[in-house]
Amino acid sequence: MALVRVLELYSGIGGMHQALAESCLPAEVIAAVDVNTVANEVYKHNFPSTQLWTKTIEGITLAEFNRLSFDMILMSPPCQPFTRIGLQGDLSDPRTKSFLYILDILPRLQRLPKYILVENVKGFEASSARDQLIETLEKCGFKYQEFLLSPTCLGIPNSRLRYFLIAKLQSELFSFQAPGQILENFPDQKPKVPVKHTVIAGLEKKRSFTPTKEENLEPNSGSDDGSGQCSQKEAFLFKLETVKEMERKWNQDSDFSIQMLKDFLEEDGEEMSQYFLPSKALLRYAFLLDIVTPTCRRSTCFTKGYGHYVEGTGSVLQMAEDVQLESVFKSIEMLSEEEKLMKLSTLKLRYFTPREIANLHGFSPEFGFPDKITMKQRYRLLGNSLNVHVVAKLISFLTG
Ligand SMILES: C[S@@+](CC[C@H](N)C(=O)[O-])C[C@H]1O[C@@H](n2cnc3c(N)ncnc32)[C@H](O)[C@@H]1O
Repeated sequence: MALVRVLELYSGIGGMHQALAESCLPAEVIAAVDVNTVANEVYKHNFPSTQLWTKTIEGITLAEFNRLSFDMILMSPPCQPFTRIGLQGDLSDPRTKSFLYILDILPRLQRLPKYILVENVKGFEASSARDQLIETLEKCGFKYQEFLLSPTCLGIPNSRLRYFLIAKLQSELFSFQAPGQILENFPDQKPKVPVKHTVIAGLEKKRSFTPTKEENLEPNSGSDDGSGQCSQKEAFLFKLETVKEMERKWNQDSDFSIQMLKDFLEEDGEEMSQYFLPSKALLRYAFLLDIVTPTCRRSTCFTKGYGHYVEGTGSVLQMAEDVQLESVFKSIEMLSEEEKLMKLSTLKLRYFTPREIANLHGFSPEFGFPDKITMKQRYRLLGNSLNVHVVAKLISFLTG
């Protein structure tokens, strides 16, 4: 069987390339394209034999696309125009221009690719850019399926809810196709049965409890109503957390279908000291941190500001597992700065290392960064990347 010729657009550090390798599809990335020279250094380091174009996608001519003669497009267009936190510029955002250019080129190609996979943030599904994508795919004769998936559905303790579309040039539907629906599970998975066994000592026990939507695990999601405010009924316990939030976290940590974080962590050693939260950050942001321990089965989405901005960019690890959060945070506001710091330091809070985030994202152990790539750049690139296992599984569904 001839190798599937893959064009990787917006290639970043090569999450799609990794996923393709993991899917075991006989395939070859014939070209990868990204404007970001730092991301490209990392891509080259890991995939030295792949042709990598450092240029804008809208700078590639129709003739150049035709010459590549590809069978598959894998792409993660910029997500800022569609994030709920951003301004949601959608079609009017200049960062959408290259994606619209691809949609314009697609019907004009000499030979249409057989397969397309698109990844973007949650929010893309409600955008005009998505409507244009669907219109173009239908016009060209593709059958498609949309998804909203997070690595948690593969048992990975990390929330990263993302939009995916897979499209195939064929006359029949996919065997699992659900027209008009966005699937929130893989086609071979049953929806999870709601966990009912809530309870944290001393908290209200009788409420019937349905797990909060994954969406609420995303950074900056705030309270369940999305307003960032807590209702009167939802008084803070300690550390600005409500009963509902504590219950949700407790339920997630009791979900044995999800692995523990410790399976993804590096060994503790001296070099870990560089990842400990500085005093200033501890004092200023302690109440807003999402704190997890190695035995937790959850972490929030790691974004590009992780390790640099503290609030809402991803969970931090509490290495002193025997220290109770409640004992540290209860009445802490009454203490002097010095005393506060002493109490907070007992938690031994550190950032996840870039390697650990790469592990949670499913990058292989061989994946690495060139030495000259700074810590800030590593976090930034990983925050822009994707979960390899989720994409690998989608590629298998697409081509299976
Ligand atoms: C969401 S990230 C994709 C990350 C990638 N999938 C990975 O695994 O790292 C979007 C990427 O698109 C690149 N990009 C944005 N606009 C571009 C354009 N007009 N042409 C080429 N690359 C572009 C950015 O540099 C960034 O690396």
